[in-house]
Amino acid sequence: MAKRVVIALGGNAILRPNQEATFDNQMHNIKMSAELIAKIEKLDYEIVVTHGNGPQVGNILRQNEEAKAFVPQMPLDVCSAESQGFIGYMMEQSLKNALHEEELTSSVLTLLTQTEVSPDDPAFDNPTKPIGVFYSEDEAELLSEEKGWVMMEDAGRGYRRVVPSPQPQKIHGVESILKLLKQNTIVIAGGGGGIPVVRNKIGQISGIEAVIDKDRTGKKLAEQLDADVFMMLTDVSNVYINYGKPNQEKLEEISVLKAKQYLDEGQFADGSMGPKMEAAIDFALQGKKAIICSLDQAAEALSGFAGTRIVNI
Ligand SMILES: Nc1ncnc2c1ncn2[C@@H]1O[C@H](COP(=O)(O)OP(=O)(O)O)[C@@H](O)[C@H]1O
Ligand SMILES: NC(=O)OP(=O)(O)O
Repeated sequence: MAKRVVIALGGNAILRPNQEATFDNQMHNIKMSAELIAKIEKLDYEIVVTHGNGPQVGNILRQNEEAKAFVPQMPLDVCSAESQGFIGYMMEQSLKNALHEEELTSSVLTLLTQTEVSPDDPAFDNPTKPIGVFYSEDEAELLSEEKGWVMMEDAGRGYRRVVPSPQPQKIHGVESILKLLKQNTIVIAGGGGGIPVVRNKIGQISGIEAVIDKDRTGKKLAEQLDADVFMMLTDVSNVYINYGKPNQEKLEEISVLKAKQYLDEGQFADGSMGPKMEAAIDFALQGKKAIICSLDQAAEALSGFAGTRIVNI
C-alpha cells in the first residue's frame, strides 16, 4: 500500500529573499518546486502539499488598504483565501505540467481550505506572524505611528508587519482529501495555514482576521489524515545544533527525546526552526516520521538518505 506524506513547502518554494513578489518570479520558483515534488510522486506516495503565504497575504492586504477609496476593503481572512487561491492555481498548474513531463498519470487538485481556531486563543492579543515585505527600522517606526501596524524584527532580515497567528484546531475537508488521494490525486490543501475560521455556540462558522502558521497546519493535517510522514521543506539541508557557530553539527536521524532535549536547550530559533522542530516532535511522538530538509533533497530524505529525520525510537 502506498505510504502517505504531507509536505509543507517553505517560503523559498514560492519567493526567495530579496526577490520582488512579481507573477513571473513566483511562477518560476513554483515551477522548480513542482518538478521536485514530481520526483516524490515517482516514489509511489500519496501526497498532500501545503504551503506558506506570508509575503503574498501581506501584499494583498496592503493592496486592499491602499485602494480602499476606490474598491471596498476585504478582511484578512478573505485576503488569506485569495492568496490560497492564487498560489494553489500556480502550484496546481505547475505540478500538472511537471507530472506530464515525467509521463506520470496522477491528477492534481487544490482545495480552498478553512482551518478552525479558538476565538480565545491568546495569539489574538499578541501578534507574531510576519506578513508582507521587509522594512528598515526607520520605516517600521513610521508605519507603526502612521498606520498603527504592529511591527517586529524578523530573524535578522529586517522589520515586518505582524498579525495574530492562532493554533489550528481542526482542518476542514479531510474526508474529501482522503477520497481524492485514493483516486490517484495529489491534493494541495491548507495553503497559508488555511483560512482562519471560528465556530460559535450554535455551530456556525465565520472568518476571523489572522494568519495561521503553515507548519502547524501541516502537522495538524498530517495527524487528521493519519499520514506516515510529515515533511517540512525549507532552505537548509538539515537542522543543526550550535547553528551558525564554528562547532555547528548536522542532525541526521534523531530520536524524539534527543530532539526535545535540544529544543529545551534553545538550539532552534523562535519564529524559524523552533516551530518546525516543535511540530516535528509532536508528530513523531505519535510513532510517525517527521523530516526537515531542503526542497531539492526531498525525495532523497524520504528514502532516508538526506535531511534531518525525527523518529520515535
Ligand atoms: N538550529 C537550526 N538549524 C538549521 N536552521 C536554523 C536553525 N535555527 C534557525 N534556523 C534557520 O531556520 C530557517 C528556516 O526557517 P524559516 O525561514 O522559517 O523557513 P521557511 O520559510 O522555509 O518555512 C533557516 O534558513 C535557518 O536560517
Ligand atoms: N502562513 C505561513 O506560515 O506563511 P509563511 O510560511 O510564508 O510565513
